[in-house]
Amino acid sequence: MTGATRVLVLNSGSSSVKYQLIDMADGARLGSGLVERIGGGEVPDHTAALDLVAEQLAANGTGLDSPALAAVGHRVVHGGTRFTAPTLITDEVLQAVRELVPLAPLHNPANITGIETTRKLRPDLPQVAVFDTAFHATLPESAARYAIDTATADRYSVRRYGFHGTSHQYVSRRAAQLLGKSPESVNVIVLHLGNGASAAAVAGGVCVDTSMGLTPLEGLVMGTRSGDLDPAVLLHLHRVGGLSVDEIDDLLNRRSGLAGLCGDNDMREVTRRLDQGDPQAKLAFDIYVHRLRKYVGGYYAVLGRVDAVVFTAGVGENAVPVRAAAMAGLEALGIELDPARNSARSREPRLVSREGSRVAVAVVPTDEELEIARQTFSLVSDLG
Ligand SMILES: Nc1ncnc2c1ncn2[C@@H]1O[C@H](COP(=O)(O)OP(=O)(O)O)[C@@H](O)[C@H]1O
Ligand SMILES: CC(=O)OP(=O)(O)O
Ligand SMILES: [Mg+2]
Repeated sequence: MTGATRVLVLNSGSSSVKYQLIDMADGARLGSGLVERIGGGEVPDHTAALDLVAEQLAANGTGLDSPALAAVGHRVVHGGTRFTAPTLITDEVLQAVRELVPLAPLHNPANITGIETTRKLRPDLPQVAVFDTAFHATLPESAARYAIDTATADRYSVRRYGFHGTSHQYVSRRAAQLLGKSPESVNVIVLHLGNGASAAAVAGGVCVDTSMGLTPLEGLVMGTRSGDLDPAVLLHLHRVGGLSVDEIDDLLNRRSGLAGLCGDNDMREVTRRLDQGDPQAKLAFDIYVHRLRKYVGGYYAVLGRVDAVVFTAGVGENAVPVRAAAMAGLEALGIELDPARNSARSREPRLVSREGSRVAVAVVPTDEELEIARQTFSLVSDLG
């Protein structure tokens, strides 16, 4: 090591690129930014988004050419069965991430673009991949396996991998801290509701179930993704509707979810229309919340005892009506939301449940970038 202590983190999501430059010596955030609504008019794709990020960093005098930079940490969404820990990126690792593209078509390509762009600018700099799937490697077989023929499943590596793991890990620990308890002593349900959305059941710091599966398509209703449906829907669309496999893929990943139901993938827009009495937006909202509640109930049963339900990511942190509707009428489960606390705006981790609610309800802003920076710096420090 050269004594360099800064880590640049690139978090490419399906609709946004977030970045942070953190000095790990003192935790100082030296630069951060967000390019969102990728795929919209102004930012056509992730390459354009990364150009904007590089420009912003250079304008701040904290460009990639800085000798104080120790490493770049990348969020990589799919790590398959192979990657269950932060990994130094080599040609061979990059190739393996490329081979996983079919399992995360909206994400791994963006992550690869970030890695390649960085390499071009700083070929000497260590780059580390921190995988969304890693935190879910602890799922018991009963939760990880689908009930299909075992030999077929094994042959094609078909199982539940789960995603948003870095967020679920960070948020579940931070929630324990908010409750004044150790992560080992609490059971929490984390609801990561961004453009992509997933739920996780975390028992004593260990993930025991999660809603996304082989790919980030399963589970909750998302911005443009359907989440759960009868697998026979695909067969029906193919056999009776004549849709090709690629058309069905596009339908379920890009033209479903909130966007498919009401034409808007952004919850800000959906709730604005809801307030104006738009019936299409209302139905989309209701379907979104109904699915969410099914997972809360399901994970309650999986965990047996729940200490907290924790909301995070763009929708979870900001959408007051989503939290209100998701937690409504659950008093019998010991879940009591406090309407005033729920409506109060804050960027801090906070409780939004009533004093005395048996199960706490919390909002914990996720910080995937900090978690990725920690894991990245720890790995490059160990390399010496
Ligand atoms: N104030 C808000 N109210 C409701 N929803 C919001 C608000 N701010 C952001 N969002 C939602 O958060 C989503 C983005 O979440 P984020 O976690 O940043 O997404 P991702 O990482 O998946 O790109 C947006 O699509 C939008 O629906
Ligand atoms: C895995 C996933 O869905 O990520 P995002 O929410 O960033 O799209
Ligand atoms: Mg995200």
